[in-house]
Amino acid sequence: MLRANAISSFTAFHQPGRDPPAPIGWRGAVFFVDVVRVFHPLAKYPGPFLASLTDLWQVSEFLSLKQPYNLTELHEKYGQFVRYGPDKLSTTAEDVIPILYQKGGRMFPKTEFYDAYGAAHPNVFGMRDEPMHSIRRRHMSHSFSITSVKKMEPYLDENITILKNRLSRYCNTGEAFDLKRLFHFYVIDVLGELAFAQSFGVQEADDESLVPPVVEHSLLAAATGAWPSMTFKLKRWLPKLPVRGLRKLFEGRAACAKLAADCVRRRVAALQEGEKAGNEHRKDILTSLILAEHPDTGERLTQADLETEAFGFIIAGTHTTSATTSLLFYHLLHSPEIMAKCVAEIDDRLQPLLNRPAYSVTEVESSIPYLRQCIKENFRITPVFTMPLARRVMDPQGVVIGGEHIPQGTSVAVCNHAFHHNPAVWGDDHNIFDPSRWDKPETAARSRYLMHFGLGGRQCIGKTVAQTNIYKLSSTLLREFALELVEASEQPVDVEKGFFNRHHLPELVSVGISDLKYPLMVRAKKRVSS
Ligand code: HEM
Repeated sequence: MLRANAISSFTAFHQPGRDPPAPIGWRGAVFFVDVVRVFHPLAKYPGPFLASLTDLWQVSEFLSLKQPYNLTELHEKYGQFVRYGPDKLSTTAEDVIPILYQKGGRMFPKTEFYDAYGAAHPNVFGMRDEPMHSIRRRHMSHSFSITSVKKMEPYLDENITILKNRLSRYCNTGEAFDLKRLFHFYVIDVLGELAFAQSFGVQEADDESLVPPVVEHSLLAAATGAWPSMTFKLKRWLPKLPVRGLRKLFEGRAACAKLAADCVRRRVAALQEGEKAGNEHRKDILTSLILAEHPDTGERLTQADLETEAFGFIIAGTHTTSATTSLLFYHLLHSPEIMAKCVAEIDDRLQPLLNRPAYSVTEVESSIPYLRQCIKENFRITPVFTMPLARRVMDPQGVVIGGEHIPQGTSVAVCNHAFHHNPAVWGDDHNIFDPSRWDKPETAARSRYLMHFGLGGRQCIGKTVAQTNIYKLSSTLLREFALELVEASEQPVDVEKGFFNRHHLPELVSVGISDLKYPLMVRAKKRVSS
């Protein structure tokens, strides 16, 4: 009887993505805890006690900047399912990938978590309406294709030249410098070139204040999205609170939105002027979007659509790529024998650059498999897109994943960091940066389950842009410069644990996107050209 009452009360208040209403009085509180802990359809799944009661647990996890790493530890403790919110399950079961992501679609749409990511209204990243999403995605896909990216390579090369000049100056002075900062500046300028036909000029100015405050927006979005029933209220009310930290996050978001709006205005005006003058326009990603037409109606995107997509490019395309590149170099610098093998491969298989600014993506793709394997291993061991990629189970029958029946309405997610560190999938040496693991046929076969760019219809549209950047940058820099870590004593932090030891993961922080916690201090020498 008690159980029947409890279940009917549960179903009355439980709606996907909503926190239950506050119970009244201690009896109500005890009853509520009983319902959630014992009779809830997800009651059998282990996880932190507070997480089973409220989404606030997940909010605090994001604010700790350790969400993906803590979740990975919870999976180590509890196994392949962890209940991380009242209606939220995280899983590291291998068969979740084809079911939820590769086939996914309407039966497993994105959850309300993503509502927090758009500016004024959803962009392609945050859209939960699958038919709308697929139209928007078709609008965009050509400008992100390898053909388009290859046409834009000269703009990447210009920016690689600026980076190389900077490195050459450090070679001459022997000064130590933060490689992570240089990569960050480079990636921002390149995104400006590719997406908006104009560099943001951060490298030349060497000015941190020109960096779009993407991290602030990402943290705000992750923390407010984690509490879906409150996301819109929080968006409205939090900016009014006189809390400095909060203000900074909202100001960061506003600055990114303003930057996106300015880019759109400037590009639309340039196109109109160009049309009047009969000039050819430069084919950047935003321009393709401005000119794209709805496949059925022929309509073009509105100013607001363009601004929200431009905002998405700045958010999704900068921190992700620069953090990935820094992590790649972190691993290579901490594994000198692997770095040496990459350099030998480049020297052996690629022509000297002579006066060319950088290798082309075609050369890197076809000629240097070992470096590509290192890049893949970096994506596995330290994927940067680490927020839970949450999908709602829509089928009234529920779904079976990892041998467990998961009921309709549940939010199921893979957190890339946790999934890429599941020993059952990747072996007990999952914490070791070992590119040679991809030589083993059974590991190579698992490539298709690597989640660093997501998979299926919602996978990263900027994947080719990001990879092109990473391929060109790593091959060119390793050809021309010998990089080494500065002595531990010169590092800005106490690095006694594992700094020079590849058996430990680096210290990471996450705002939904992971990054090295500390600067990557190195010295560079010019390599004698061969
Ligand atoms: C190393 C760099 C990058 C990584 C690791 C990365 C990772 C990801 C991941 C995992 C997703 C799927 C998210 C989900 O399922 O919820 C995604 C989606 C997306 N990414 Fe990236 N990304 C990177 C670079 C870029 C770049 C350079 C751009 C654009 C300039 C970009 C734009 C997008 C967009 C628009 C989506 C949403 C796609 C959709 O839902 O259709 N990303 N990215």
